[in-house]
Amino acid sequence: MELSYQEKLTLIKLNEVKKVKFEDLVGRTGLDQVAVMRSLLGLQSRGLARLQEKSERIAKLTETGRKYAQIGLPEWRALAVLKERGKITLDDLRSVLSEDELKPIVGLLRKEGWASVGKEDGKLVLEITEKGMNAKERPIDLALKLLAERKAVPLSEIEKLVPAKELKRRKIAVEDTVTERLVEITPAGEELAPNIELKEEVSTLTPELIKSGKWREVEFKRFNIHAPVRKLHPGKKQPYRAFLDKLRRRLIEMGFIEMTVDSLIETQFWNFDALFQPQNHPARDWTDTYQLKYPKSGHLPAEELVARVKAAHEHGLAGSRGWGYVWSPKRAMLLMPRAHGTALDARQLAKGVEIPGKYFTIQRVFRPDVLDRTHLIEFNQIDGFVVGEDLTFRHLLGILKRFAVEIAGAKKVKFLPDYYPFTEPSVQMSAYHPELGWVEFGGAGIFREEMTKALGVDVPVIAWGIGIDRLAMFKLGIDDIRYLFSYDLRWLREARLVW
Ligand SMILES: N[C@@H](Cc1ccccc1)C(=O)O
Repeated sequence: MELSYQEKLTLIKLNEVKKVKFEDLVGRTGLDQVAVMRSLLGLQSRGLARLQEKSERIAKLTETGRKYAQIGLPEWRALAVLKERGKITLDDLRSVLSEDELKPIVGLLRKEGWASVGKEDGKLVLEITEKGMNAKERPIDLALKLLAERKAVPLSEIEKLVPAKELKRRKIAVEDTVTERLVEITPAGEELAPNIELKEEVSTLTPELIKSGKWREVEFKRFNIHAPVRKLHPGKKQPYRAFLDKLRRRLIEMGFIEMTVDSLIETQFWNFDALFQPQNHPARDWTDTYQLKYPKSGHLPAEELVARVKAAHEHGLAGSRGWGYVWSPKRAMLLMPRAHGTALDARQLAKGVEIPGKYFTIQRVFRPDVLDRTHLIEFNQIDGFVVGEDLTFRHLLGILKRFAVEIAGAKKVKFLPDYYPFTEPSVQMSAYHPELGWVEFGGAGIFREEMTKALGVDVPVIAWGIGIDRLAMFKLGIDDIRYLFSYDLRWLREARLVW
């Protein structure tokens, strides 16, 4: 039978006295009340001790009663004056009695037979009697003493002296109920107690304990990790922020290089043109975008690069015939809030990449849309690409599946053929959300050679763009995308930390 240190101690102390008041047992163990009570309940459930509660009616002194215990009952104080002077008027008692005590005093003295009452010159006169001269301690005096000595006296004991009603009437004492807890050892407890070995209990394993070998002798305090504790709300990262940070770390651990940029504003050149997306072409409508009102235009990159992109658009590259129109540098210079993270892929490819290499970026992007539980006009994308000699579409699908399953925790994923001006083939990805059904979370494909060659890269580049907010919904277990940016304190405090 596994007993805790406190239970053992309680049982040993109880065995010394067999039957004891709870409070006394607490004193004997030197533990606190709560610990002893917990131990007793434990011992009781194992049949080693019994805890009984007994309610009892008691009498206890009132404030007035306590005063009487100190300075004497009014009748005794009056008698003292009478004894001194033999004959007095009520006025003579004012020095020893309060106004309240004065009123009933004549009746009291007469009832005891300590004084006779008469009238002289129309005034009430009290004269001490024989009985008054030899006044002795009465039951009520004994009761008062008893009550003063002990805080609470069982009613049954007090009533042997004076009816409780009488004490109440004289405002000396009141009745109350107290619960007494009695503890008793059982025969099983008595049998076990002498065999208990009480080892010193420690809660911290120190270097000293290890070095001295004393750890062998001590008992380690056991902790109840299921015990309820107070809720704490320490400062912590906003749940979505925490999710993004962890995602970033994961990708870096996987060997991806992070692409960063300072501004949220992009030229159309990097958002569209560098991605071989034709100007003034229906294909540009694959997504709606915002435009910057002021300033309207930015700068184009190095002339040579612009010339290659222009050539790819106008008459093609790498065996392609291009889009066959006159490419406008003015249009390419227009500024816009970045509409997709893929713009950073283009920037990186133009800057130069390691081959083989893996790159990613987490970007805030902007697109006009109708807000609802799966759409925001301002959202986050995680874009990435892998560049290498022998990469194929299969590699791409493998990577994407890993993203959806490992990072988002989606159980079911599906790929559908799609169209993007900058990839061929292109694919769209959806994951199954228990409440929302199939949720599209991104696009991917192999960058077209018209794009990569113009930017100076000659090997295959597989790329993807994922609406990370939507994946976060899966991971954080929410069914409304707007909740990611909610101020709801309860959610902020209690949202599960992921990974
Ligand atoms: N940029 C595309 C996704 C994408 C990225 C890379 C390749 C193909 C598609 C989007 O925002 O929807």
